[in-house]
Amino acid sequence: MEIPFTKMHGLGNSYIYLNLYQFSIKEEELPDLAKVIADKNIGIGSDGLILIHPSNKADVGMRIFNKDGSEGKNCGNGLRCVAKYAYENRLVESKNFAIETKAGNVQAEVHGDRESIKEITVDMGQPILQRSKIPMIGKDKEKVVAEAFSIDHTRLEVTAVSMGNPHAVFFVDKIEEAPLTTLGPIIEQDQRFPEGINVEFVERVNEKELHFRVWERGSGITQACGTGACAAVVAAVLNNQLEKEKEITVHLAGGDLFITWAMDGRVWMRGEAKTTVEGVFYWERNN
Ligand SMILES: N[C@@H](CCC[C@H](N)C(=O)O)C(=O)O
Repeated sequence: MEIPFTKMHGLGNSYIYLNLYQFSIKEEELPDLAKVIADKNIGIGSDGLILIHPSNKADVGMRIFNKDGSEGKNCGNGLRCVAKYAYENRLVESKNFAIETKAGNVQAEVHGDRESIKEITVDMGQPILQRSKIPMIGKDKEKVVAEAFSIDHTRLEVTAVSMGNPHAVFFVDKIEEAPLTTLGPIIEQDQRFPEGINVEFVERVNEKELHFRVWERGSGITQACGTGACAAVVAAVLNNQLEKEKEITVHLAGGDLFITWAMDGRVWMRGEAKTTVEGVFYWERNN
């Protein structure tokens, strides 16, 4: 099967984007396709697969599959790329439009001309903080903030935030010493998180900046995670390290994102999206 694709990234968090306005793929084939397409040896190479599809709930729809074929409910970097693609390719006419995700609808705004979109702002909605809704096992109290968390003989403190997808945020003194490769995969699969978890290590630089590194559920280390950067800012406010309503620069491995947790409870994300490759993927199914 010949599958036309566009490869895009937000700060190095790259996905293969399929325009399902033009063709369709069978539902049961999607996890396998995501795994193959994301593999740099037998596919194209990316952090996963994103479908851009018609929606009857919003102006355009998005679904995201991680590198291991699992489906996520939300993707911040993906949302900015979908917004850029949808406006550039005239799937939408207005610069301000709604995108459907498995976690609900979000509102996106593209900045710049159709031919040269500079940045995209997304209203990421309100974070979910209740333990059972992260979900995280344990006695359900209102929030999981700086809760003692021992793992692999290491004592940490976790703050858990859902941005439609689950995040465990750990503050560290020096980002370069964060145990990303050692503890990231263990925490991702820890039984306290029944649906798995995206793992973020975060260093507060000052009242306006954070350093951030991520181990993503289903994809491992990536250069950036948009929902993770939002979760990091929310976690920092909950831990009295930052203030609401201030735009925070989050320094990720692949570049910067600008995040604000507004007084009304909504989280705003602003940042770039880039297109790098367009082509056709020749997919040989195994059956
Ligand atoms: N890279 C993303 C998040 C992708 C999904 C995540 N790995 C999950 O399974 O929840 C982002 O930019 O937010």
